[in-house]
Parts: sequence; structure tokens; C-alpha cells
Amino acid sequence: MTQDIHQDKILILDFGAQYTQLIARRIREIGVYCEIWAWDHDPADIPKFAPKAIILSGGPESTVEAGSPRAPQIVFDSGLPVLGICYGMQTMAMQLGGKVESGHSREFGFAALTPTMSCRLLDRLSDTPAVPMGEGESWMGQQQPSAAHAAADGSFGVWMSHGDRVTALPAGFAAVASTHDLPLAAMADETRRYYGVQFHPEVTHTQHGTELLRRFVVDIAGCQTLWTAENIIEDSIVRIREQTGSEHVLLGLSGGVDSSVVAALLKRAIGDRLTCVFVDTGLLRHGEGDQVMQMMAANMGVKVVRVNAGPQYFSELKGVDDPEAKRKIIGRLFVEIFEAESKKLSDVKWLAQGTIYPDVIESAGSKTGKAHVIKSHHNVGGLPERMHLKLLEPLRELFKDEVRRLGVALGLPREMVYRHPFPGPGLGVRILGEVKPEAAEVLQRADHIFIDELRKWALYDKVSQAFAVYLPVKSVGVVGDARAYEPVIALRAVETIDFMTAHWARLPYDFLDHVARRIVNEVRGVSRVVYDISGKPPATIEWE
Ligand SMILES: Nc1ncnc2c1ncn2[C@@H]1O[C@H](COP(=O)(O)OP(=O)(O)OP(=O)(O)O)[C@@H](O)[C@H]1O
Ligand SMILES: O=c1[nH]c(=O)c2[nH+]cn([C@@H]3O[C@H](COP(=O)(O)O)[C@@H](O)[C@H]3O)c2[nH]1
Ligand SMILES: NC(=O)CC[C@H](N)C(=O)O
Ligand SMILES: [Mg+2]
Repeated sequence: MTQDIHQDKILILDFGAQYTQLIARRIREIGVYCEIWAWDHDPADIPKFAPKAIILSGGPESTVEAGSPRAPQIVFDSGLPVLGICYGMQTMAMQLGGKVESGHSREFGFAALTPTMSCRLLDRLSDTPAVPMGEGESWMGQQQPSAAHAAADGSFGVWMSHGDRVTALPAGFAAVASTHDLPLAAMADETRRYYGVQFHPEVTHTQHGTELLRRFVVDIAGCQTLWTAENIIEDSIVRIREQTGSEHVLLGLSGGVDSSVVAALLKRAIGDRLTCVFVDTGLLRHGEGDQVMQMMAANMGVKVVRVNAGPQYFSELKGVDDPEAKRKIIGRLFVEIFEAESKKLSDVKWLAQGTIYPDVIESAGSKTGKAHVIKSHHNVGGLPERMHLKLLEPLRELFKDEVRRLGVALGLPREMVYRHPFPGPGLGVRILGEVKPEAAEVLQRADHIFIDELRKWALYDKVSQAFAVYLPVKSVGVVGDARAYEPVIALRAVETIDFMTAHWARLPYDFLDHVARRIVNEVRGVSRVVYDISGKPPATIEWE
């Protein structure tokens, strides 16, 4: 290893924008490591982290309200380049002596941005190639502006979402771009390398947005682009070897993307010092237990122990209908099984898991008390402190799309890398209320029909996640002239970038009709199928 891939990095201070993770993903795509911290994270940690530049994110609050969040003073004392996006621009203007006002016209959606003065961030940006919108990305359901907006005056399409605006610049700044409704759409102090943009360069609907971010992190902040799949793999392997020495590792393997990528990494790093444990909880999808074992045998060449724990899960879940209580029981059983298996093997000191960066950010959010705990994901914060195994989580710094790129680079097959995510508690949180084996069987069959048809209609890769849910409410039906009084199956399919927010998928009516008919005809005990048209927020993706 010649260079440290974390050497040149960016710090993103989060003011609570919906798109903060997107800023981080764009910077990572550019090839630079970055981390997201809450805006009120201890400022003393910033010099220790030693970023090459700082980005201030957008946020829902208004800088004109008393007590609204501010960037810590060290941001402006550090001499580092700073980019403020939306709220970040507004607070930067405010903190450096400018002015922000509320109550002018709001801008929401597309606007044509016209550069009004030369600056390193925006100069001839419209001459650079525009990046097409990514798969599954739609911004509040609006369409990407067409290239026709690229005009002779250098204007290009950007996305706005704000009510407040900067109305007076701080000393040292110049106004560098405007829109039809907004005279101060971007500001720059080239000497101090401070920039503010009212629009969102991180959404793909802003043309040249990634190029703007690249200019900031590479040209202006001087970061090298060392964050690539190959380098990440090489770095992880070195770190895993250092951490584990000659000790053995047990990996909780679910057959999902994350843990499969961990398996491939560990295999390269420590070879046969790895044993994988796959728990068949009885709450997996139809035929999944066998499929995972076959897939692992065919592609991975790792040792996998399958533990058939269905009866144990059903008996511990008997009579329990609270979703959080169910998650805790399922999580506890996972750990108990991992511990029991590790004792059967000699010298196992580590438990490896497929925890990824969004899991870490979300659990940090709940620790600071700012974010509500909506769901306790079974693998985060759920591990008992007295566990005798040490935790190994090589994907802790990565986003899902980075994990997928690693999977591809490690040679995993496409169907493994692009599988829809499946939660560890499985059908346990898709059977509402008490989990009974009979319900699991009905749900497995209905879900299987839905997924099977999505594949046949070439829709599987167009949605980010799809599944069926078992609703224990009974509804009246008429089946073959007889009265039926049976539970309901709900179908859910979503499109999402990061699973933090989601749109319901606009699946074709003909498709839904076909799936509903197949379910009612083929699955005994179901006479009504409904389609879930809730977005996240306000709903979550899973029903529990
Ligand atoms: N059935 C299982 N057997 C063993 N370990 C599991 C099982 N289900 C989940 N885990 C462990 O919990 C971790 C988190 O689960 P999660 O579903 O978030 O990730 P994943 O299954 O690896 O990937 P995906 O998000 O694609 O489903 C997994 O990486 C794995 O270590
Ligand atoms: O490993 C997991 N353990 C859990 O307890 C859990 N709960 C939800 N999910 C998955 O997380 C994503 C977001 O789901 P929600 O919108 O329902 O919170 C979706 O992809 C969900 O499937 C879980 N994954
Ligand atoms: N997206 C944002 O950052 C919005 C900032 C601020 N809340 C406004 O409405 O102007
Ligand atoms: Mg999973």
C-alpha cells in the first residue's frame, strides 16, 4: 500500500437536509473520502480529523429564527476552503456579516442559473458534460430539465428548494450567479476559498452539479482521488489482517449484498480462518435457505454453516405482537446462535457483520438525541455488551452503492450484487402482529409470486425494493360462489436512492392486476390484495 486512502478527506457538517447523504455519495464517487457529522458535533474533533475542506449542508430550519443552527467558529478559523449549500450558504453569509431574509418568493424545483462573474467554481461549467440522471433517481417526482436550457450566456439548469435567501453579502464576497427570481444565487470569496450556492449541486437534476463538487474538492481543496473500489479493497484487506492477526472470524451471512461482500473480502484477507454462519430463521423468503447455500457454494468457496432455527424463532415470537419487541427477540436469537456456533469452533475471536455507513449515521443520530428512533435495526446497537466476540465491520464506512461496486470488483455475480435488500428480521416484520408459521407460509407464497412476476416483466431492477406484507385483518370475499373471510395481502414496491426517503413505484396496472389474480388463485386463504401507495415519509418502507 503506497498511499493512505483516507489521507485527503472532506468533512460535511449536516444541518438536517434530506440530501446530505447524497452530497457524501457524490464526493465519494469523485474519489475522495468524506464523513458526515452533525453540525453540533464537538468542534475539537475537527482538527483531529484534519479535513482538506468543509461542506455545510442544507437544512429545514431558517437562519433568521433565533436559536437556529450555526457552523462552529473553527470552520472559519481553520483557513480551509468552505462550501455552503442552501442553508449552509445562508448560515455562512449570516456568520460572516451578511444578511438573510425570509418571506420573498420561494423557489422549488428547476431554475436556470446564470453566472454573472468569473469564479473557480462556476467558470464555463456549462461547457462540461452534464451527467445523466442516475437509475431510480427522481427528485420529488419532477423531471430532469432538458439540455435545451444550456444557453449561450453560460446558464444551466439547477435545482432549488428554499424559502430564505441571502440579501446582503459578507465583506470579501462577490455575487457570482443569479436566477430569474434570485439575484444572489451563488457567492464566492476566492481569496479565502469560501463559496456558497443556493441550489443543490448534489442532486443529479442540477446539470454539472458533480463537476461543481469536483472542482471544489479536487481543484480548490487539492484532494487526490484515491477513493476507488480497488484501493478500498486493498486497504480493507490490510486492515482486516492487522486487526485479526492469526485469530479466526465468524461471519453472520444472510445471502444479502452486504454480508456477501464481507464474505468475499474476508476470504481474500484471511482465507480459511473464516467460517460463515447462515441462520435460517423460518422467516426467509420462499426457498431462500437452499438458494443462499447453493449460491455460496457455487460462487464463494467459503465455509458456510447453516443453522435451521425456524422452530426456535416461532416459539420465542409466540404471543408477541409489538414490532420493536419482535425485532429485539430476533436480534437476540441471532447473537445467541452466533455465540453458540463460535463455541463449537476453536479460536474464534471475531464476529463479522455487514454493517454499512447509513446504519452508523442513523444510530449516531439517535445517540445525540436529535433523531427519533423509528426502528432499531437488528444489527446496530443490538449487540449485548457481555458478548465474548469482538466486532469486525469492514463496510462501516461505505454506502450501499459503494458496497455494490466493491462486490463487482471482487467478482461477485450480478444477481447477488443487485439483489433487493432484505431485512434481517425478515418476514417477522412483514407479518403484522403475532408471527405464526401458517401466516409465514401464506406470505412466502404470495411474495414469491410478486417477485417472480417482477422478474418476468423485467421490473425487478427498476424498483429498489419490493415485497408482500401479511395483514391479519380479515375481509369478506366471494370465492367460487362461497363466502370467504380471510386476511389481506399488501404489495409494496419503492424507488429510492438511499432508503431514507422513497417514492412508491408506479407499477403498471396490468402488471398489478396479473399479480393480484395469481395470488388469489394460487394462495389458499387470501381473497384480497391491495397495493401500498405511501411514500417515505410519512410511511416507512417496511410496515413495522
Ligand atoms: N439470516 C441471517 N443469518 C446470519 N446473519 C444474518 C442474517 N440476516 C442478517 N444477518 C447479519 O445482519 C447483518 C445486517 O443485515 P442486513 O439485512 O442489513 O444486511 P445484508 O443482509 O448483508 O444485506 P441486504 O441489506 O442486502 O439484505 C448482515 O450483514 C449479516 O451480518
Ligand atoms: O437489517 C435490517 N434490519 C431491520 O430491523 C430493518 N428494518 C428495516 N430494514 C430495511 O431498512 C430499509 C429502510 O426501512 P424502513 O423505511 O422500514 O425503516 C429497508 O430496506 C428495510 O427493508 C431493516 N434492515
Ligand atoms: N434546502 C435548504 O437548505 C433550505 C434552507 C432554508 N430552510 C430555506 O428554506 O431557505
Ligand atoms: Mg439482509
